[in-house]
Parts: sequence; structure tokens; C-alpha cells
Amino acid sequence: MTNFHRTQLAGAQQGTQNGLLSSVIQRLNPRLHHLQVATMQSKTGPANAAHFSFVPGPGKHVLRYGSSFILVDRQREKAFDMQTGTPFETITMTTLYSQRNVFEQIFAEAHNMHQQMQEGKTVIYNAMGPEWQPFGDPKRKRPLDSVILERGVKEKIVQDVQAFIAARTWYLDRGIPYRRGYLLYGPPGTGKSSFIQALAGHLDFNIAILNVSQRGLTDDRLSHLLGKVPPRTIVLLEDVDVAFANRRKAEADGYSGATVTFSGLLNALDGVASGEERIVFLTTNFVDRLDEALIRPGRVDMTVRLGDATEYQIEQLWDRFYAEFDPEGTGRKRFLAKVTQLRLTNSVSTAALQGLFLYNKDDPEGAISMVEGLTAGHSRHDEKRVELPGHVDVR
Ligand SMILES: Nc1ncnc2c1ncn2[C@@H]1O[C@H](COP(=O)(O)OP(=O)(O)OP(=O)(O)O)[C@@H](O)[C@H]1O
Repeated sequence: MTNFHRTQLAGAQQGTQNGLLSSVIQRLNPRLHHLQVATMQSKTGPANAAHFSFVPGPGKHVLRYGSSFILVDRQREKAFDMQTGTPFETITMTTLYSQRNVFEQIFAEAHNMHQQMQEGKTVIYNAMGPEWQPFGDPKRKRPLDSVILERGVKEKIVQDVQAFIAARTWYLDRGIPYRRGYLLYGPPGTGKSSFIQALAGHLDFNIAILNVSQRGLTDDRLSHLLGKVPPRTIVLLEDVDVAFANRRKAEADGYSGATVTFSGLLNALDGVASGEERIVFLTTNFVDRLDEALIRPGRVDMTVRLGDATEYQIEQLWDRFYAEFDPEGTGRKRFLAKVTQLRLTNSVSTAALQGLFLYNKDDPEGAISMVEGLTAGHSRHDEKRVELPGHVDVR
């Protein structure tokens, strides 16, 4: 007899293991008693629409897989996943020694099922203690063209990242750490997070997000987390300026406080190295607070300013919302004339414009008549330019 033991943090384990066990459970065709109904709710259909499937419930079952019989023991733990409320489980599968190859097949099949479920999706990881864990269900990929940046900016970043991904052997042959850092800076609501999400989808990567200002995130934890990012995952470190306000040195006992320090952030970035490509995006609303040590090539190789909406972005955003109502573009011209007259170009965020267009979803005239409302919140940001040799600064 042979046993196959596997423990699952139900719905919360990292990487491809997440949900893998539920695929195994789905795959095992129940032939005996103790069935459990698994309910899956459709994300797009009406709230009360749901699918049901019968899976072996907790307890022991003898199941047949092909010509093999397997004893499956599904046991719930006392602890449960804090995000979903699902109890952790241990599943023990036992079969005849001569049939042991069957486990490989089951897991391969379950793995395929699991991958199919994730196709076209982006997994978002959050830091939970010392681990990266998927946050909620994988998200539908955000299309790149849904994020509107100044002309050519998106293309420059995408090209750079793709060239980096294609240059693996080049880096490894020369003994250069295979990593690339990007800093996106600019006022809030200009598409920094949205762009990174869309880029991840475009490259078929997942995202591991960490807010540097998060309480309880120490230098050690940051360094540990960056050292064990799941494969094919972009790291997004938000609000990195916070570390620069915190230049405190570690105490004599090595403790450097409950937040990330400046040197802790630099060390963590320097330590990021693996045979896998490592792509790290940093974001900040306050580029002036950053130190040049951060944007030294190797830590950050490209900086990109995402500013308030330019004329080009306003036009593009207008067309995304109103192309069908305004095929000739006359409404767009009037909207832009009003925006220019109110001196709003380069001083309202794309998020604010999106808010106005959403409010007037089917009504371009409504949007034109409400432009004045945008002036209340508008602000002008004059940031210093990031100038450093060997460094790409896209503005
Ligand atoms: N350039 C843009 N193109 C398309 N949508 C945008 C753009 N900028 C902002 N939005 C929309 O505005 C909202 C907020 O955007 P997002 O979170 O990406 O901004 P951010 O720059 O990351 O902000 P913060 O600096 O506050 O984190 C999202 O709903 C996003 O879809």
C-alpha cells in the first residue's frame, strides 16, 4: 500500500497549488456515500444563479480512478483560512503499491483543470505574514488599451519589459542579476496601479502587491518576501516614499522598528535575484522624497512619470466612453475647448475624468456641461525630473 499525503491551505496556498486540491476533489468521481455539494456562484450572471457539483464530503471514501481503487480520507483542520473562512484540509489517498502511478495522473489532471480555470486571469498575491497568498479569486485580465497613458509611454515600458524577459541568457551568461526595476511616479489616480495590472495580464504574469507603508512590515519581512516571489509574477511595491521618511538605523538588538527603513528597502531590492526573471515596479506619489540611491540602475532602471491627463489622454478617454455617441468627434472638440479654457489640461487626474464620464455614461452632453465640477479638485504637480546617466526617464 502507498499513501499520498497533501495538506492544503484551502484556497489560500501560493502559486499553482492554490485551489489545486479542490481540483483533485472535483476530479475524484464520487461513487459512494458522504457526498458534499460544492456551490459555485457565477460572477457575471444574476446573484442567485449558481452551479452545483457533488464532491466527496469529509470522511473516508473508496473511489475508482480508471482501473485503480483509492481510499480517500478528507479531514478538516480546526484552523481556517482567514480570507475565505474555509477550513484547512488534509487529504490522504491510499492505493495498492502496484497502482501508485495513479497519483501522478490525478495530480497532472487536476493541475490542468486548475490551469484552465486560471487562463485569461491575473492572480493577485498579497503578503500574509511571511508568505505570498492569492488575494481573492484570480481577476480577469485588464486589457492594456483600457489604460490610457500619454502617447508612446505604454509602448516604451512594454518594449523594455519584453526585451528584458527575452534576455535571460544574456544576463545569466554575464553573471548580472536577472532583474529589472521600474519606478512609476505621479499624482494619485493617474493609472499607475491600473497600468501594472494590465501589463501583467499582457505578459501573462501575476502580481504580488505590497504596500511599503503597511504597518508591521519590517525590513526582514520585506527582504524575505522579495526572496520568495512566486514564478512569473511582477512585484509591485506601493508608496515607496514612506521608506525614505524612515531612515532610522537598526537598534543594537537588530530591531529596526515596525516599518520598512530606507536601507531595508535598498537591501531588499539588491537581494532580489534568482534564475527567474524578477520584475519589480515601485510606485510613489512623491518622487521628490526619494533618494538617488534608489534609482541607481540595477535597483530602478526606468522611471516613468504618469502625470495628470494630457490633451491626448483626454481625447482618448473621451473616445473610449463616447465613440458611439460622438462619431464625428464634435462633442470631443467642444469638451476639449472647455477643458482648455478652464486650464484643466495636465491638472486633473485621469481617474477624475473617468469619474465624470462614468457619471454621464450615456450622455456626452452631460459630461460637457459638468466640466466645471472638475476644477474643484484639480491640482498641479511640479515634480523634479529624475536625471541619472544610464537611466531611462520617460515623461
Ligand atoms: N490612465 C488611466 N487610464 C485608464 N483608467 C485610469 C487611468 N488613470 C486612472 N484610471 C482609473 O482611475 C482609477 C484609479 O486608478 P489607479 O489606481 O490606477 O491610479 P494610481 O495612479 O495607481 O493611484 P494611486 O497613486 O492613488 O495609487 C481606476 O479605476 C482606473 O481605472
